[in-house]
Amino acid sequence: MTTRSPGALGELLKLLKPYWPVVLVSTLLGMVGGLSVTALLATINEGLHAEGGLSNALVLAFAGFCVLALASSIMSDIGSNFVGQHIIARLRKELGAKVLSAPIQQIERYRTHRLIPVLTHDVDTISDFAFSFAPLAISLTVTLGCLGYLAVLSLPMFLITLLAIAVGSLIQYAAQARAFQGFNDAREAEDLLQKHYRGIAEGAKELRIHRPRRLRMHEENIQGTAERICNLQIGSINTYVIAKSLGSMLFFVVIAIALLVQSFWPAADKAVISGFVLILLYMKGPLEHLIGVLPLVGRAQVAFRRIAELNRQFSSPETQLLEAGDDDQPRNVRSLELRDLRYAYPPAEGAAPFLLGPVNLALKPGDILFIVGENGCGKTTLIKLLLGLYAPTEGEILLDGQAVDAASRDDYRQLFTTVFADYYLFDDLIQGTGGIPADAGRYLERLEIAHKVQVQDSTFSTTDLSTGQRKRLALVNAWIEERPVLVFDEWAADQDPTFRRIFYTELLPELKALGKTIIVISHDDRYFDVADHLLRLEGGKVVSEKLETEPA
Ligand SMILES: Nc1ncnc2c1ncn2[C@@H]1O[C@H](COP(=O)(O)OP(=O)(O)OP(=O)(O)O)[C@@H](O)[C@H]1O
Repeated sequence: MTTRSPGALGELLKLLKPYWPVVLVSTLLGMVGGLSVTALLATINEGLHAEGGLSNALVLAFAGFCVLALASSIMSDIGSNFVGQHIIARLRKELGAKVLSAPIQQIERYRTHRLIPVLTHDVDTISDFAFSFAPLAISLTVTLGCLGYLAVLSLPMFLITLLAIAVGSLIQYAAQARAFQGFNDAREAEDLLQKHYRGIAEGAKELRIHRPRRLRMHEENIQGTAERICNLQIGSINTYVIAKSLGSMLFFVVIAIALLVQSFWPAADKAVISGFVLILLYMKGPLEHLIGVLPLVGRAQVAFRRIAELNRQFSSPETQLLEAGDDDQPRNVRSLELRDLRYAYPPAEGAAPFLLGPVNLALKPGDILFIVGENGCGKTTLIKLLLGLYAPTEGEILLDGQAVDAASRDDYRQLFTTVFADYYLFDDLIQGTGGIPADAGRYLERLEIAHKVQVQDSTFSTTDLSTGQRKRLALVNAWIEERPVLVFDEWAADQDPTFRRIFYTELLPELKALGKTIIVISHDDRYFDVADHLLRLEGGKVVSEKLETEPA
């Protein structure tokens, strides 16, 4: 997707808007600091050529400008640090909120390896850019102040300097355009590198036992991508370096012109020529600082573009997700009904989109529903719909006879406890209210992990467990949450045969007896008879739906 690249400065100004009083004061102070330094130089030049040595007034002016330059630049730096830190915090909070409230489909489409660099790398780049704002203002003011003083000293020489600056700016502009593409390509390669980093962290075991893949990962993926980023960055930065050196040379050309003027027209005022050279040499620093920031502007532009793209991709947040509700109060479900429910994934290139449905189903408390079928038939998609993670393309879900809509969807989700096949076990298993109840120990006993995990100070003593044990702990958590509907996506797949039997023939009936509605994705056809409803999917279509099933 090609989009207009947002201007880094425009985007930064948008970020700076809420802090404009501080920005204004620190920029003004920075300018005062810059002008004081220029005035200081003028005073020095005057002192150098003053007849009869330094006057008291000159010494006082010198001291005054020193104090003013020092105080105003300290205050300006403090202000810009305050603003810079707040901008970064705000950016982090906003991006975090964006991801937290983005619809699941959008998160799934964006992919983690692209998300993390935006949240870390791009925010850091903008942070660097934000911190350079006040120093930029100072350099700009010093440069402008120096130019003003040059104009006062000698108009023709000022015009020659201006011409040199114009030529230098043109060179910089051309460099900026050329380097931007390099920064952009390097940033794309950063995403790829992030993907490979995830591969070496999460696939460490697989890589250990597969030499060709490991070597390919090492040589092509990690080294190759790191090398590519390195070359792209070097290419881009070199463009700036060459442009900057050419710009520096222009200064000396102008100084040479000034000296030539001095030698061809010796009558020229010495104070003018020395002041001119002094100012020009001093101005070189701030002007080069301005030019030196250009690569950062280029990188910030790329970072702003990435953040803008993330904002565009996550453009329809479920805003109510970050609002506190009166939840955590387990409520009862009298009926849960799926009516002509359909879902279509967005079409992918070269493949027909997967279509699920229509699905019709009615559940009541104490019902056990098994969703079964071959791999890829749509079981997980169906539970994502049932859990309110996806909004149906057609049809509706009725809770106690009321249709679940966008406004009520998040409240609806709070009725469920889920253990997904690819579940994420948070360290703080119980969120918010009151920690783990004291009687959780009996669930740990029941799930035969009490010898490994205890409840200490309302938390579990450890989550360093085997895969099957971690799933049992997730089940304890689900039990404790006391929500009315439990969803297990192939929960028993990692359990040993004995415990698998216990899960189907003892735990599920116990939960059922407590009035829980239980939805289980399962391939364990030996235990299908436990289900009250058995819904079989084939290629997204319901091919059989049995009530009070007989053993398969
Ligand atoms: N994010 C997605 N975007 C597009 N298509 C998807 C996405 N996720 C799944 N699909 C498609 O939807 C179909 C059903 O996937 P789903 O995960 O629901 O199957 P499943 O029955 O749970 O499979 P398994 O038993 O292997 O877990 C798959 O064929 C897959 O191609």
